[in-house]
Amino acid sequence: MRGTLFNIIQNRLNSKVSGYGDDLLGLMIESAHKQKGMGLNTDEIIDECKTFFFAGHATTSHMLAWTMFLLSINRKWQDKLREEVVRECGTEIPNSENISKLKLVPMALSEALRLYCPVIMTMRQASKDMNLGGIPIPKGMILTIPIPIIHRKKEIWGDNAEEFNPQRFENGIAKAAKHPNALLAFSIGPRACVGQNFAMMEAKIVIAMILQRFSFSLSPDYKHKPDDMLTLQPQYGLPIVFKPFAV
Ligand code: HEM
Repeated sequence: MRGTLFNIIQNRLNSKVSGYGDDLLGLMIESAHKQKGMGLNTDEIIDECKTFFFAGHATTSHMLAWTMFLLSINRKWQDKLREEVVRECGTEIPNSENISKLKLVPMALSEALRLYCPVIMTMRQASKDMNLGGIPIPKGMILTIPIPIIHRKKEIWGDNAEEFNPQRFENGIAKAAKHPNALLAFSIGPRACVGQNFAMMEAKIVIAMILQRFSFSLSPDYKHKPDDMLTLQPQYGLPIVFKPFAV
């Protein structure tokens, strides 16, 4: 991977076209070039590319997989979402204007992130001695935040915490639970996921385009075994039966 990224960077540096490209890599190379030795060096740029690749790829694809799983077993919601997509986007490839009109699709994605969060834990280290809800935390202690447990707590989400109910997000994420920061899929604070808006946009487009074209259900071969392999994924895959959908 390092070799591939190195070659891409060299090609950008040697390119005769003005600028280094209008993507994140181009911006990093340009910034390094402008700062003349004070910015990121090539190895650091390669590391940033790897971080973005690993942080952004499996997470989003597993969010999509779990959303497909949940919509396959909740046909009423699948139909509702399709109705919304066809109403707002027709049968065309969604664009930036009509995709922003979708309300139920992002609600369903948030609910999928709640029930099957691809990242199952995040960690924080105490920078000083502190007290957390009556528990003394010494400086340097590492706290592990168990996201799936928080995401299914009845005290926070109500008695139907185990159910797939996108409706709980109808007034926004902050009002979906008894605590405004209860959805921790992208974490919160200064180190929260930088790719979250991109991931949600990508997922909205993919789900909308699938709903426009197919109705789908879970294959009888499916075995439910969510497994944490860096990200939460269906251990035996997700066989789905697709049927072409004509509007
Ligand atoms: C459903 C999709 C995604 C989920 C659930 C997710 C979740 C997370 C979480 C929980 C963190 C840790 C934040 C913390 O510890 O406070 C994180 C960090 C990060 N994410 Fe995402 N992410 C997703 C998609 C993406 C995408 C698409 C990108 C990039 C295009 C991305 C780039 C990053 C980066 C660069 C970090 C910071 C890593 C670091 O600070 O070392 N993520 N993400």
